[in-house]
Amino acid sequence: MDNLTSQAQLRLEQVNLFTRLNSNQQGYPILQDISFEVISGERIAIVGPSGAGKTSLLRLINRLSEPTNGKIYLENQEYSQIPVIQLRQEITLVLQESKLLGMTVLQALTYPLVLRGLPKQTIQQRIDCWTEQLHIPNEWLGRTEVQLSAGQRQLVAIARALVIQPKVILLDEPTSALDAGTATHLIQVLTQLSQTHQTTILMVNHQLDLAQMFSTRLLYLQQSRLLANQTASKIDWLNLQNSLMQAEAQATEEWS
Ligand SMILES: Nc1ncnc2c1ncn2[C@@H]1O[C@H](COP(=O)(O)OP(=O)(O)OP(=O)(O)O)[C@@H](O)[C@H]1O
Repeated sequence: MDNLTSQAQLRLEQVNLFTRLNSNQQGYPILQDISFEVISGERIAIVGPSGAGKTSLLRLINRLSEPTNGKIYLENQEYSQIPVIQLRQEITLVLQESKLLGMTVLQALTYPLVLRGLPKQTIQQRIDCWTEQLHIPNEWLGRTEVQLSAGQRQLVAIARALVIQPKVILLDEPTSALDAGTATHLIQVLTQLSQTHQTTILMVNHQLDLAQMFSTRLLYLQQSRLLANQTASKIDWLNLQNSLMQAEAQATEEWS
């Protein structure tokens, strides 16, 4: 498979991730035998019970961690062949708890664009565009993270990813701190972005109604394995909801 080219923008081949007990001993599995492809412009919902490996999968795709074995490709180029800085120009991850690192909202939105050497006018246009689309009011721009609510911080973190205009956006539970109306609006903005700019979006979400509204495809993870990879229109969402509730109850029992 190594030498085969594919139409996929992202491709994971038999990826495994194990914890390390020490430098040469592997611990328990976090992800096992994960293989899938993503086509440019797809909107992928990643669901599964707590501890299934969803965040770990996003971290691997953003190269915040390396697979124990298996390979990941971006446009047919194996990750180890791509400089990390270049990879992160194209793939942006928004973690659940993003920090502004002491910056104001405006500084946090500006900083990644200055790093990319964009002209002032373009920076201003992008910030105006995405703050408007996400309904981020001007009065937030001078605030630091301690002056924002959890939901406001979450929106700002998403705006910071959107201004970069990456090819692929990875979102870890982006609606967890948002009210229902704001969450729905965010899903609409992301959907439109993927439709107009072919931006690929992978989103971990525990709220199946939002996953259904958003996704063109669903990945279902459970106990470190990819149990389903299905086109959204073919999913029985009610059945999925039941399976997820059972798996969550089982996971809770195993931990208690
Ligand atoms: N750095 C790490 N070292 C050891 N174990 C880890 C590490 N990161 C994650 N894990 C373990 O890997 C498993 C998967 O964690 P992960 O955060 O990816 O799950 P998740 O599906 O995102 O869960 P949730 O829905 O609760 O956020 C868990 O058992 C977790 O404890």
